[in-house]
Amino acid sequence: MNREKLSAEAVTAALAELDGWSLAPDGASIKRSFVFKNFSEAFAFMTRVALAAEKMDHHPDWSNVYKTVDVTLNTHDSGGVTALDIELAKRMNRYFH
Ligand SMILES: C[C@H](O)[C@H](O)[C@H]1CNC2=NC(N)=NC(=O)C2=N1
Repeated sequence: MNREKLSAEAVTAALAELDGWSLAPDGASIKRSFVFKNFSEAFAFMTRVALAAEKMDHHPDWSNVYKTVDVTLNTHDSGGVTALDIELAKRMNRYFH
């Protein structure tokens, strides 16, 4: 998948289609908090995402406290948001219920 940095306009357009995601304060990543019923659900989500991320060779920056998973996505190599980040964000939204 294309690792070229998306324009600010392209990121804004993609975000409009991505429930819960917004531009991070650094302007070079997107972020979302996922809140689950309990730790077990949060960790199951992280496990699913981890397997998808390995397949994509694209990995989230994230943290987990109890039932909350905070995620920041960017493409380190490109110094910004790329199609890979948008794709991973879409998958995370699909796995979140
Ligand atoms: C060698 C390997 O393809 C790279 O290091 C990958 C791994 N996972 C990655 N994940 C993210 N989020 N950004 C990257 O630039 C990146 N690069």
